[in-house]
Amino acid sequence: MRHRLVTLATCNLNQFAMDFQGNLRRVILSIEEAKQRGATYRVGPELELTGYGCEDHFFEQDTVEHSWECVAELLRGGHSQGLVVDVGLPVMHRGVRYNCRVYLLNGHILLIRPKMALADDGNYRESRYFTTWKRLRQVEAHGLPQELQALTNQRTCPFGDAVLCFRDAVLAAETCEELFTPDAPHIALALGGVEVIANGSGSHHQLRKLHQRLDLIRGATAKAGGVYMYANQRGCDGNRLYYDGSACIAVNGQVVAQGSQFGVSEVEVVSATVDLDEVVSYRGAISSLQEQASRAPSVHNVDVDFSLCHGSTSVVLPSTPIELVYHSPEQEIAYGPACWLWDYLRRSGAAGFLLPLSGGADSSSTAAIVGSMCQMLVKAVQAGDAELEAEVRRVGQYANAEPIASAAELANKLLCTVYMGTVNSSMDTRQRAARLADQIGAYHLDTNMDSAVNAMAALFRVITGRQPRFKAEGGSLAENLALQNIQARLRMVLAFFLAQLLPWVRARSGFLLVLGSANVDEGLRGYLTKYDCSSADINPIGGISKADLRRFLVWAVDELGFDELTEVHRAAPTAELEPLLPGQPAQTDEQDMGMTYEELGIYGRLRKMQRCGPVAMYRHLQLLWQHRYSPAQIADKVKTFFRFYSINRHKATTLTPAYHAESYSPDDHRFDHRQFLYNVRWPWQFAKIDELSCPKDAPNVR
Ligand SMILES: Nc1ncnc2c1ncn2[C@@H]1O[C@H](COP(=O)(O)OP(=O)(O)OC[C@H]2O[C@@H]([n+]3cccc(C(=O)O)c3)[C@H](O)[C@@H]2O)[C@@H](O)[C@H]1O
Ligand SMILES: Nc1ncnc2c1ncn2[C@@H]1O[C@H](COP(=O)(O)OP(=O)(O)OP(=O)(O)O)[C@@H](O)[C@H]1O
Ligand SMILES: NC(=O)CC[C@H](N)C(=O)O
Repeated sequence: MRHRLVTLATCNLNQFAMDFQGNLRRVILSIEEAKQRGATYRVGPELELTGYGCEDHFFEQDTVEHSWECVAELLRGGHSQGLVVDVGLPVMHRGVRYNCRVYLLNGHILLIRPKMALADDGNYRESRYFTTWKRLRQVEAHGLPQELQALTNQRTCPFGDAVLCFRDAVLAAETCEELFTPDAPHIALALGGVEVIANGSGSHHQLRKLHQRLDLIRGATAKAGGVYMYANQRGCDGNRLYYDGSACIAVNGQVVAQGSQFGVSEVEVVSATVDLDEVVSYRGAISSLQEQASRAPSVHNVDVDFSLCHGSTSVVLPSTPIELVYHSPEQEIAYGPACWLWDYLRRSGAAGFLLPLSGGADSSSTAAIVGSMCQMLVKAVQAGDAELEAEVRRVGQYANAEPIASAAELANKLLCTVYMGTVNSSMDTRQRAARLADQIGAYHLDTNMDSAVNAMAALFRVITGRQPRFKAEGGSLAENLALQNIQARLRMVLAFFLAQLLPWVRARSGFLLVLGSANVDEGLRGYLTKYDCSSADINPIGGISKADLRRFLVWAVDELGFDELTEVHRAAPTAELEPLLPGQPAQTDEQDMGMTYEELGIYGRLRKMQRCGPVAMYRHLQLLWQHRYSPAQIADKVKTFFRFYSINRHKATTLTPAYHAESYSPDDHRFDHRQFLYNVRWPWQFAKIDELSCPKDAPNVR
């Protein structure tokens, strides 16, 4: 007897929230490609017809209705002929909204399978819009919308926790978060004899996260055997998140096909031919599995009179295990934010980016990421992606016969950088900015803005009759800060002014998006001027730590070919807002902040990922730093961090929307929900730290 060989297809789709037309088009493209590859089953990402990130649009009945209209188009267009289409959309069943998989075949709706565990951690709010299906192994009849009834000749279809039992294979769903739960459905499904489990996901990128996802997939099928298919969105669907694709197919613990994590093409189909008898054989060799399977409750079958497997005359061969591809964090920084920027740019209607480039590590990293974006685009266009080429031509305003020749030329069209110096700026930073812009190909402006700063100071004198002075000139701390902040804030005003008018100056049309470049640590510590250049339209590095950015700079010298980043990396981070006095060291960030960037990373992780208040953080650090600092020093450090964090938490309410990349992001809008007015003395907590660091009966060593 021949083995049961089946060709299966999954995909990465670049969906866009509420773009039903575009989403449907991409779903259809993936179906067509799956068919071309000989697949009989195709799974797509979670909520692919609406886009995953519709958020409160899910409350609108229109959203559900439009999704059904798209399903009708799939049926009407014959897309489910000869191929099981597993598509994600919201469905209202008996007055309750569920996040569902809908299975189509030969013009019929086979089953609607609702999600049974919702994602609510971190960035996710699924239970705000959806309810879990709680009736294990039960189905009900779902009354189909009129239009679908007419199209399918069905009045109802099964709705609930069921599996599809084909003539020659058993297949079921496990949707995104369900894979991450301790009591994941794949165990019961495998014990119930399901051979193929397909996971349509909407899962976002975070640095160093892919291992977790792939470990879970491999672990699931290594333990219980089976085929696991993973589909995901890829791209920015209108929010801070970047969904990072990585569609894959695993068999009995080994991955046989893996799609890319980052990319600028809209549709990527990943397929494999697998031998289902290998699943039976694998399971048959694990006696404890057999024992548990024999007493597991039966799954609810929906019988389908269709063969998924190739016929006996077919000559296809099964796919073999592959080496998994993981990117380094430096590569993740180069590619993830770059793809996010591209999606944002082309979908925003803007003509490019304007970046205030100081020659420091943060704005230089941001410039390098835009350079990386241009390199990725040109590479994909040169590889023959015609659809992308049309999009690049549109956004870059290429003339008809003009070739898309190089990344640097594209950067010249899409990126304007501007150095906005004052008397406090050094020649070093000015030259670094100019050289880096040149290497990337950006259109660069080098300017001084003392006249604007002096005009504000003069206006202040007219209003108050007083003349503030820098500390170095004998001024108070308040004067010193105000004089720094006015330079920083005027940069923001000038940046937006230039962003609006530079296309006009260059005889191009449209406006530019202002890029911000404050990193995650500065956001956490509040080491930024509220409404200066940290206030921009979007920020590709706002979720990335200084330590990771510095590693990225080193990597990018060779990998992106921007030599000047060596000099950027070598220089100590400095704001250059205070006058340089002979014989005095220049202002440096770490001195100004009263803590190092490395320490900030540690505080950030303890506060958010380990859920530490001040006392718990002190306890952790006492262990971590026991050979480095005395208890009293550690107590001081913890108190300093919490004091500045709470003084500046209000700044998190105005942080520029940034690419989410780091699990300790302080983003107040979607990720890290906390008050923004604190008692910054933390009297109760700090007193406890004092007790721990300097117990009453111990000699006072402070
Ligand atoms: N609880 C609260 N709720 C809401 N708003 C509150 C507030 N407390 C103060 N504020 C507001 O915030 C203001 C204070 O914040 P802000 O104006 O940012 O000023 P501030 O935080 O005092 O100073 C800016 C800090 O950023 C540093 N920095 C370093 C490097 C570069 C740059 C740069 O920008 O290039 C800046 C600079 O050295 C300084 O430490 C107050 O004047 C008030 O308007
Ligand atoms: N001289 C300058 N010219 C243009 N933009 C500047 C200049 N100085 C600061 N900026 C902008 O203001 C932002 C905040 O300035 P800050 O001095 O805090 O730099 P930073 O956060 O350390 O970043 P960087 O490492 O890019 O200097 C910078 O990221 C940059 O976009
Ligand atoms: N949409 C989901 O269910 C996503 C949740 C899941 N924890 C993830 O990050 O992939």
